[in-house]
Amino acid sequence: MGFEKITLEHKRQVLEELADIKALFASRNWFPGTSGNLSMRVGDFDPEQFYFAVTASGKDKSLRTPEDFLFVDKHGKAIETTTLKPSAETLIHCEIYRLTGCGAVFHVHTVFNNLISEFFGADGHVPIQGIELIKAFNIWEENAEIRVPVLPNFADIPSIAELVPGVLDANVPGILLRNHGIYAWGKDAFEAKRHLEAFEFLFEVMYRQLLLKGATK
Ligand SMILES: CSCCC(=O)C(=O)COP(=O)(O)O
Ligand SMILES: [Zn+2]
Repeated sequence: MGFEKITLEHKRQVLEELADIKALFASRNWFPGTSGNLSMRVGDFDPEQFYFAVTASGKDKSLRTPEDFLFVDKHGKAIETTTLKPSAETLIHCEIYRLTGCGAVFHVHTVFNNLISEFFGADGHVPIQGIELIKAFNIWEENAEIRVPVLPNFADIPSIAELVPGVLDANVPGILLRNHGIYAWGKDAFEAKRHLEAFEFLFEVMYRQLLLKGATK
């Protein structure tokens, strides 16, 4: 489906939903120093042709303005005339959409995701086992273990994007960038938000467990 065939009503709904999520995450201090970026797909998914709304680069994400988002194509290029620049990390969103067909991708920098990504960074993944909230990823097996991939934080975003296919796990809807932040996704914004919140909870639990393990009884 071409971009022009997607109804204005649908595009407006997507922008409104993204703006509400952006405000909520900002209230949690999940966008310190203009960091982070959010996107939501519009229209049907076809790996050959898809479109999404993404946050404009470098904006204060705690504000709500008419210049917060723009629409881009599967290459991350703006599809309407605009002075806005898509997020510097749009190519990572493109890869996640292309590989998963998901409906929304959220990226935030938090203290816990940074600390955990560095602690396990050399291993290439964060192992998480036996914590109830793993069920938020629709994994119901007892004592389940997931491994959240950690990619190096290259300054060159295309170099990070090209590593995504090699680490993406269909059962784990998230990828960490070392000392940077997390990308989490889902079939729609509701699911992407649930996944992101679960990852952040799990990272905080792991961080605190690591401290407790170092404590003496
Ligand atoms: C000031 S944070 C550095 C860039 C970054 O990691 C980020 O998430 C925000 O970049 P954007 O271009 O999306 O504003
Ligand atoms: Zn970032």
